[in-house]
Parts: sequence; C-alpha cells; structure tokens
Amino acid sequence: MAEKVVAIVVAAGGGTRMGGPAPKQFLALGGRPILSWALAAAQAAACVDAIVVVCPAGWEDHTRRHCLAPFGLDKVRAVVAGGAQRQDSVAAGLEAALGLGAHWLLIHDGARPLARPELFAAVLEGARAHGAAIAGVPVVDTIKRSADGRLVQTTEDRRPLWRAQTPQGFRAELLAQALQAARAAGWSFTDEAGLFERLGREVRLIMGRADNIKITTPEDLALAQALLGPPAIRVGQGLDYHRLAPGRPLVLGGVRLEHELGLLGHSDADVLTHAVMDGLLAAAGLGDIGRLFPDHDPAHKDADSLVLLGRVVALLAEHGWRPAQIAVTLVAQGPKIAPHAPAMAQNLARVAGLSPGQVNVAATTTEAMGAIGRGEGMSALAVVTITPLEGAAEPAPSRRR
Ligand SMILES: Nc1ccn([C@@H]2O[C@H](COP(=O)(O)OP(=O)(O)OP(=O)(O)O)[C@@H](O)[C@H]2O)c(=O)n1
Ligand SMILES: C[C@](O)(CO)[C@H](O)COP(=O)(O)O
Repeated sequence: MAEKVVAIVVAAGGGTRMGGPAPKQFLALGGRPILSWALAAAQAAACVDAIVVVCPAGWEDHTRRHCLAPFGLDKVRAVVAGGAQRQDSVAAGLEAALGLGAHWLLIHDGARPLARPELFAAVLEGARAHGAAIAGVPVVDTIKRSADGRLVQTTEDRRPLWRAQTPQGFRAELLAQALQAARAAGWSFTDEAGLFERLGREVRLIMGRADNIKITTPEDLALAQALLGPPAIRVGQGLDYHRLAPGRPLVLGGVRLEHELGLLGHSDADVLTHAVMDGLLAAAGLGDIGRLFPDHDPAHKDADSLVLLGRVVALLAEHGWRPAQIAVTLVAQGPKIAPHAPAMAQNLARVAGLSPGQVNVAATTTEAMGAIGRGEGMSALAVVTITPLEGAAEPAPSRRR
C-alpha cells in the first residue's frame, strides 16, 4: 500500500505584524482569503493525499465557510484549532494527520499563498531521501550584523545562508519524536526543521522560489497582489422573456408601473431584474435563476425579484465575487420606460452593492415588429461584469467589536 502523504497547513497565528481587521490568513488577496490560496496549492499537488488545516481556536467555522467551501478543496479532511506557538499548532495538526494514517508530512504556512504545487513534490522527494527536507532560497542581499539596529558591526558571508520557506517535509514518526523532544526540553523554534537540526538530524535543502513569499506585513500583501496580477473581470449575459396578461402588476427593476397589462410569471415576473440575475449567475459560472429559484417552488410564488437578486448577490459573495457593472436593455412596445429608468437603475444598484453610475437601464421597442411589437410580452437582455470580492474576511470572532 502506498504511504500516505498529508499536508498540514498551519494558519493559527495572530498576524500581529500585519495588524488589520482579522488574522492575516483570512484577509483577501485577489478576491479570496490568503489561506484559500495556500490550501489550493496543497490541493493541486498530486503527491498530497489529504490536508489538515490548523486555524485559530474559534475560527473553525469561518475557515470552513470562507476558506474551504467556495474553493472545492476536497482533500481537506480536518480543521483543527492551533495553539499559542507555531510548534503547538504543528502538534495539533500532527495529531490529526496521524489519525488519518499519515506516513509523510508536508508542513506549509497558511500565509504563503504563492507556493507552487511542484514544490510540494520536490520537498517530499527530498524528505523521502533524507527523512527531512525544506524549501529555501539562497540569500541574495549583502547581510549586515547590527546589535542596535543603528550601527553596522560586521558584514556577514552570505554564501552559506539560505532563507527557509515552506513546505517542509518530514517522515511523520520523526516529526512526532522531534516535537516530543522539544516539549520535554522546552525548546522553541520558528520552523520544524530547527528541531531536527537541534537533534542532529539531516535536513535537505530544496530550491524554492523567491516569489513563495510569507505574507507578514502590509507590504507583503501589496507585493503578493502585484505578483498575482490585475484582478480578474468576468462577463455574463442574461436574457429573459415574459408574456403580458391582464390582471397582473407590471414590475420592472423593482418599480411598479401603471399599465393595463402586467407580466405573467411565478414570481413578480420582473423581466428586467431576471435578466440581471441570469447575467450575474452566468458570469460566476453558477447556472441560472431557473435552477436557483424553480418555478414549481411555492416559496417563490409572487416573490419580489429584488429580494431574489439580493440572494444571487449573496451567492456570488460566497464564491468570492461581487458585481462590478450592469447594463440591461428592456425590449417592450410600451409603456414609456425612460422616465422610470433612473429609479430602476437605483434599485438594481442598491441591491447589487453598486453606485447608480455602474448600472445602466435602457429600453427599446421592436418598431412594432413581432410578438413583442404586438404587445404580447417583453424581454430583457443584460450584460454584466463581476470582479473578485476584496476584504473577504468577515467580521472576525476574536476581533469583532
Ligand atoms: N501559533 C501559531 C503561530 C503561527 N502559525 C502559522 O505559522 C505561519 C507562519 O507564521 P507567521 O508568519 O509568524 O504568522 P503569525 O504568527 O500569524 O504572524 P505574527 O508573528 O506577525 O503574529 C502562519 O501561517 C501562521 O498562521 C500558527 O499556525 N500558529
Ligand atoms: C516556517 C517559516 O515560514 C519559514 O520561513 C518561518 O520560519 C516562520 O517564522 P515566523 O517567525 O513565525 O514568521
């Protein structure tokens, strides 16, 4: 039977050097939590069989909802609470990993979002050969020593110096022994390899990459953002039709218009808002409103479509997206839409979290051609853009005011 490889992603630190509204691993980078990127790298590494996530105590639910659920991380088998020191967090992750039958461990910082999946494989290979291996990069700057942070004492020889990164790979039983020895002796280390060195064990260096940065300060966040490139924009199109019938209200963009006919449908049949919802769902790759709000579900009978739009916007947010711009055109022979278009745009903007300038409502007739021209119905076509949601960290359990 193949030996089991478990990645332990440690994300239980407080992020004190970063500051901010939540521990840094929950802050948004490119529209999604930093931790989710680190987990995605472990997930994408073919050599990793399972992942254990270590988060701050009290953040388990937040971690599951915001860092796991939206990202299809199906290798994650456990979310456990860490401790005050990194070592305690690794120990908590180790216990869960041993419970999963781990033979090999790859410890990775939840604060290193840009690690490449192939680095996991390279470190594992090094660990298999030597019992322990870590990613690292040679120091490239000239290194000065200063006792007081003002005056230089000496210039160090940088040639033997490396900057340690993660992943760090270990035979599981060796790491368990090392942690036990450290606990007994009261040793404390900023990385797991330090324990091995102290025990006189061999640790193999594997060439990492300079861009595998650990996000520690606000400057690192800006650098990581620059390395990721500009935020993605996605485009979606939505198209909807409804028949006109007597005895029905005519609601368009949440505005009720005086008209002898209204649109027929299971909900309030707000064709304009329906097209916008379909556009948003299409842009996020989340299907369409028929799938989300089936017309046989009594819960949606006569539903206010602006409320449904609110639910679509919330669903997008769960997947790390927010609306960026909405352009929607109503095709109707009458009544005259132009006087009401600003109020419709305002309604859509309010619910989508946009400013009115980011929403355009236009209308056209078919010059009396076809069914719509004969006043039998209306249609609407929306083109929308969405962008990654920034500041995805929700109000934090431990820092909620
Ligand atoms: N008690 C701790 C401390 C750190 N870590 C994790 O170890 C990684 C590297 O640590 P560091 O960058 O020092 O994170 P913080 O401890 O959060 O940062 P700070 O020292 O600024 O508070 C991070 O993913 C961090 O969440 C952890 O799991 N448990
Ligand atoms: C493990 C590590 O990321 C390797 O660079 C680093 O040692 C963590 O140290 P920190 O002092 O907790 O930032």
